Amino acid sequence: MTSHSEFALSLEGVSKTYGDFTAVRDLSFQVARGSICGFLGPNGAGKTSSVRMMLGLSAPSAGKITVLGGEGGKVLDRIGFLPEERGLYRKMTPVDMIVFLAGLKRVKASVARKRAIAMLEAQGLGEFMNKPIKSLSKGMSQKVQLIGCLVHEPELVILDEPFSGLDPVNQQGLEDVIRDLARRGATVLFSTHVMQHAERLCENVVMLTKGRKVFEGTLKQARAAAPRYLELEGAVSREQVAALPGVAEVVDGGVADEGAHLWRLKFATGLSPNAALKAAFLTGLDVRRFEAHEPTLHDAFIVLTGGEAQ
Ligand SMILES: Nc1ncnc2c1ncn2[C@@H]1O[C@H](COP(=O)(O)OP(=O)(O)OP(=O)(O)O)[C@@H](O)[C@H]1O
Repeated sequence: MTSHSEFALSLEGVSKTYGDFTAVRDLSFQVARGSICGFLGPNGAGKTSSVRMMLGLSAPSAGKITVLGGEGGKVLDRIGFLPEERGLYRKMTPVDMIVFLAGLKRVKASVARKRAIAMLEAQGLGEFMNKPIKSLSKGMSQKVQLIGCLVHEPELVILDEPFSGLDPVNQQGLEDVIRDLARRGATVLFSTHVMQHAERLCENVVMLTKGRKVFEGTLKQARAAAPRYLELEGAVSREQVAALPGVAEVVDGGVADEGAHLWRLKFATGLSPNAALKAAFLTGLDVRRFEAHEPTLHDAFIVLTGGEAQ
């Protein structure tokens, strides 16, 4: 049996209703300490509502949430939170802003200032640290806000759509920051509807759609929910490829060169194309080229959330 304390975050049967509307329904999952968890779902899935409950900013209508062994509201000093709605005092400088945010988490100003300067420099914002935030680009001020959420060295970091609004270079930089946090023992939960970030960062993901959990597990388990595809080119007929083991659907890819035809074969969920390829060669089919496509997390997301990917 795993003890409760191995989890930085635990939700048990959590629901949230707004009037007649249920935004989160009977949600249960756990996040292991020191891990990176992707909290995935299309727009309106209930991610922000769940995050607000984790932080103790709104009370669950039902169920129980345990954060770092306590309740979200009581352990706020040990949590770092980046809200979906970004905003900083535009007239303040990045250093003063970060020192102010650290003060809310009871970090001494002298300590916070040192950390702020080091973190701003590490993020390439050294020359902007004493300029007003309004003179920074959107990506730069997002970095300042991220530093403000990390300056008190939180054990649990919750980031709501942290990648939105960042260019590819800054997205990459944020991925590095998240990896580094986990390496140093912090637990990170981030919400997103862009699967590539989760695919690169997470051991485990939780998928939500219309307020319900549709998946919780490893990336490998998630990908197994999506069918695999095989492109096969050769002088073979539809009947011949359809008869190969595991083929659930055959899509005509048109005439390829020199009498060959391209077929796209979709396999039943959980089956690999290996048996079909083996059978094709053993029966002497004239296969000239083949390419197997491994499902991505994006493919799994579409299957698991019923096609609501962005
Ligand atoms: N205070 C509220 N009152 C009424 N309905 C709300 C409230 N907050 C959220 N909702 C509804 O609950 C549902 C879930 O919203 P939530 O913001 O939690 O989703 P989300 O997964 O974070 O979506 P997004 O990716 O678009 O931010 C939505 O249909 C939303 O309209």
